[in-house]
Amino acid sequence: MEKHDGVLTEEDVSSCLSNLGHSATGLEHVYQFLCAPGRNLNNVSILCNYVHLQKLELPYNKIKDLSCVSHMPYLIILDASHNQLTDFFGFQAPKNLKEVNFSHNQMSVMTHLSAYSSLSKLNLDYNCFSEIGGLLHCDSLTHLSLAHNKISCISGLDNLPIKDLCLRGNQIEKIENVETLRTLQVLDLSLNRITSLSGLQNLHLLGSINLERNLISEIKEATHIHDLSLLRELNLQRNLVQEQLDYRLAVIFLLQHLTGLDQEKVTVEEKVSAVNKFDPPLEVVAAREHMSHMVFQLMHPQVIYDSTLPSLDSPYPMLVLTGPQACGKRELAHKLCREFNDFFAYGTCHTTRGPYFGEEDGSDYHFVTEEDFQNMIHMGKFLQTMQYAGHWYGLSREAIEAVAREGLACCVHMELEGVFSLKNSHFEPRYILMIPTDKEQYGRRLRTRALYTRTQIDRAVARVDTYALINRERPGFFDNVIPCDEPVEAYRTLRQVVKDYLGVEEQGGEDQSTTDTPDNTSTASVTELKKDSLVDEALPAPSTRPETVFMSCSAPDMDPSDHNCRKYYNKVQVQLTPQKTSAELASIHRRQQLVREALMGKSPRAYTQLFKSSAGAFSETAGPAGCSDLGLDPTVEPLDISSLGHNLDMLKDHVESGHTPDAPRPGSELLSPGATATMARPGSNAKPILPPILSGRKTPGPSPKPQTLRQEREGEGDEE
Ligand SMILES: Nc1ncnc2c1ncn2[C@@H]1O[C@H](COP(=O)(O)OP(=O)(O)OP(=O)(O)O)[C@@H](O)[C@H]1O
Repeated sequence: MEKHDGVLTEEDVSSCLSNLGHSATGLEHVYQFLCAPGRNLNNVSILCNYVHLQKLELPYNKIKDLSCVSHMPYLIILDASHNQLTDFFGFQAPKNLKEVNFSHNQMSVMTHLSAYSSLSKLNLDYNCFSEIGGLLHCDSLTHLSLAHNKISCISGLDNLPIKDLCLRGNQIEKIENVETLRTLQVLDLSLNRITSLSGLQNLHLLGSINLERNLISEIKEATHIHDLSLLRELNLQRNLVQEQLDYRLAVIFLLQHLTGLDQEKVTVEEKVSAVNKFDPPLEVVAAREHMSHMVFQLMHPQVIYDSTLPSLDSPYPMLVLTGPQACGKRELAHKLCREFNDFFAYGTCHTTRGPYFGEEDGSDYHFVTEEDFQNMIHMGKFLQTMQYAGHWYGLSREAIEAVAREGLACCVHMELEGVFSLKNSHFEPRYILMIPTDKEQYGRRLRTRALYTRTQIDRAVARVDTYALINRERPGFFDNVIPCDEPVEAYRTLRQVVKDYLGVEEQGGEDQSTTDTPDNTSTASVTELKKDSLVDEALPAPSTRPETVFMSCSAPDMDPSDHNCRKYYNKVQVQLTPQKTSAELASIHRRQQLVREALMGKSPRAYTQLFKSSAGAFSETAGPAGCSDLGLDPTVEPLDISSLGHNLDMLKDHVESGHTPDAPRPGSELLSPGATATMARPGSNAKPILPPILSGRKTPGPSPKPQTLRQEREGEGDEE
């Protein structure tokens, strides 16, 4: 193309035209596009004759005057970037103009664009605008870019349908006047002087925010965009905030929907680490805590413990009463240990809190200083610790050993965190949740104790819901759930549950519970509890019958033919089936094999006996205490029937009935749905609540006497 001092000639034009098509009237054939970039053009007035153009591209020229556009009523796309234009839209408006690129020109004032109602994309980057204006009637404007101008204040954008706004490289200090940009999806405010993210909180469609190279210094600024649930990309590169400790994890934690931060993908691992760091789930806290106790323990000489039983299948028996503070579990634990002092003794935890009036060191707690407690942690003395209300609590190995030395099962009380922690240990305690079903009454009880601050009371009351939630969401997490609004009733239920599991029969008809109250029909009063909605919430849902709270004694009441009931039990079974280690599996297989051989008369007598005795465990009432009645040799490893599976169930029938495996099974009703339900009761995992206490009490005499305060509280409870 020849050059004529920057003047666009007809010859030039002919070489730049393209896209032959119909004119708007449809009567002629016309070229619709003209593209003449980088030709040093300064005079394009010849284009006044090209009235049919729909797309005009004249970038990288020296054009100062674009008035020719006034003659192009059909123009849709105009690119006049990288020119020398000073006039803002210095032509008459083509009615359908949609996209305009005037970037890299010398414009400084935005005038009214009321005639440009079709304008949807406007690029005004690299000009000299110091103010945004004139866009009021641009009702179709979805993309606006004003990067690298001299704008110091966001304004003039009210109610525009903008989806993509770029104000990069200006002098903006504050995000303001954008709250009406409800359709905004992409916002680029990089290279400004912004110090806060405030102002963005209502832009709920925002998916991407670029704030690179600003002056944001506080992580907490991210809270302003915390509620933008569609936000996926955030760029805070080269802001001071990046130097803050744990910056990236903190932002990821606050903005958990992000998929990209600072132009780097946010990984799943980062999200998990962020949550674990700033709001760790109870399991994570417990796992960490368990890990550190294990490490501290391993750093000290290891000994054989009294609580270490020889068999994997019969871990040292423990009973844990859990529930919110002052729900009565401590008193219940003491009472239980007194009544069943041939089976249980109270496991005394350590605490750094001072004793309440009437509490004595060594009975309710071992009261120690913070320093001593920390020393004990580092000496690996604790199996589990937790901080509650600013104080440390911990269950020491020695607390359990002291009880184990007596040949008894350890009974402790603790908060939920402790349960999570113990579930990591090799102990397999049975957990009984004592839950207040009437929160108001529970709150009142806490207040009347006059021991707790208002915040402590509120926290304790709020934790009732946490317990209820865990119980609802994790069937079988607690082995039993007992409402504890009425201490007398709660104890009666608790002792019944324990007796059922232990297989202890009433002696002479009267027992301690009956002396507490003449009414010994626990289920009757429990039925009343059904009225309380919290009970429904807290307790497993499968049966509408409230008696199912006592899973041990109520399971036969559930109708296993009921679909919901079966579904529930299946779910529970899946959750309860523990992951066996390879050593456990090998042991189970070995014993399965021996049982098979015993049946076929090939194996030693001990296993035949074992098999027979384990069959007794199918009976509803047979518990650990009932084992000897059933002829179980206490020196023999107990058999984990649950792990032997259905085949063993069948074999058991055959042995009991004296039939061969192929013969018809008249006693098949033994495996009736009711029996299955008993075995599969939530939390039981086909085991008694406590594994057998092998040697029994080693020293005569009851557990230590309860403390004055405890007696007082029990008295309180009894009165209630
Ligand atoms: N080792 C432990 N691990 C976890 N929680 C524990 C432990 N020892 C005690 N707790 C629990 O910490 C909470 C606070 O105990 P504290 O004895 O100070 O409270 P309390 O007001 O006397 O209430 P409670 O009558 O329930 O013991 C109680 O719920 C208690 O069961």
